[in-house]
Amino acid sequence: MLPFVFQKAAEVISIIEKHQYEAYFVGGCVRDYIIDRPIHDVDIATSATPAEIQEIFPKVIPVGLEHGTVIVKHHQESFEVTTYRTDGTYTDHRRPDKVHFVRNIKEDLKRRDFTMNAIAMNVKGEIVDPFEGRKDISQKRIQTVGEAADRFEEDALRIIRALRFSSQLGFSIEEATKEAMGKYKALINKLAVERLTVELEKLCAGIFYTKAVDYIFELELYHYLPIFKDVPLLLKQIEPVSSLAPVFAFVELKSSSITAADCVKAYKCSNQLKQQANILVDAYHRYKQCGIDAWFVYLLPEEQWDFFVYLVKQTDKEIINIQELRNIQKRLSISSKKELCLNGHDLMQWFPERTKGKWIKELLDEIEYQIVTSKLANEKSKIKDWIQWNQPDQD
Ligand SMILES: Nc1ccn([C@@H]2O[C@H](COP(=O)(O)OP(=O)(O)OP(=O)(O)O)[C@@H](O)[C@H]2O)c(=O)n1
Ligand SMILES: [Mg+2]
Repeated sequence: MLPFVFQKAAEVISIIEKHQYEAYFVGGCVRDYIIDRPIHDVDIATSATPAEIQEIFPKVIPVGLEHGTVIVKHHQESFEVTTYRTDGTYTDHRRPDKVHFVRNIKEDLKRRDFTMNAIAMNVKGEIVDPFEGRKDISQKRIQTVGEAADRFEEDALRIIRALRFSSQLGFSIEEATKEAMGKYKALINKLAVERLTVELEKLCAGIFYTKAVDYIFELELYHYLPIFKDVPLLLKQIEPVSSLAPVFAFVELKSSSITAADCVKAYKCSNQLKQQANILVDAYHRYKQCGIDAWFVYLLPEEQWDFFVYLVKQTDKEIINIQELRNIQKRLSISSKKELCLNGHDLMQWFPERTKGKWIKELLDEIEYQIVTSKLANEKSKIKDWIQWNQPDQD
């Protein structure tokens, strides 16, 4: 019996098969199933064309028709279904100029990057493995399908993917594959950086990260990693972590001239990641100045605690006890601005002679600080008294 994650997708495959087409689980889900790692998304490959899939299922979203990929909606869940294809030439080293749909699973497996990723499995759990991916998995080896040079010339992202699989799985890179990675490394410069970023994040999160870093240095691949090409040794100091925000915060703290914002820009990350990295850098400086107090815990979002602890450990080898943060958090009188018992309107009423201005925000901020640091109670009468003695400046 296949694990639960495959079961819903198996229904999709069975429906496709009922219409006389083939369909298989492919890619990372089969690899991870064989390795016995957690499976996060299940991809399906089929002999049916996107148009034929659209005839079979009532809800199909054409996300990448030119590459033969559609999303099939089945029982409120989404499944990526890709038509068997061979890739044409990759003149821009980014994506194939043209793909050709084929009707044979082996042809489709042949265009894939590594043998461990070129295994297909049907709903009965039967495996199609023409390139001996299972053997490579059992020998913990990353090896391209066919000629390594061809695979990397087609898509240089695979050079970085080899590293990230080595980091995630602890596998070694087979000699000819490694040699070709070195030979074609300059093609990494032609990649869309967003694709690099996705792989970098997975690389930094791998529990065998140091193994990947050894390859990065052996092949001098850091020259092709934005930011790290200027501070390669920092790569050796990073420990695995599941987000780039603490990595970029670490780069800012360790390098004299590169900021987390520079990293975010170079890797075209989201504004959200930028904000998270900046929060971590600010928290680090606040911690260094004042230690961990109520105001510190109040300002650092709980989702960032682990990353903050990580950052301090990475930067100064200091260990912070999360329990300490938790104890302080429990005693906080408010957990956010929203819990303040007054707002700008109240202040306007208390100072009818004043016009609206930035004094309102400044006063609210000060009141918030006083309350969080237990110098003032979160009660209107007490706050009013306090203001009598701390008259705000007029704008
Ligand atoms: N540059 C690439 C990217 C992907 N693939 C193929 O497409 C599959 C799915 O790609 P992706 O989801 O990016 O990677 P996974 O191997 O599934 O890894 P993960 O579990 O991290 O998603 C891969 O297994 C591989 O067969 C490829 O040949 N070349
Ligand atoms: Mg995948």
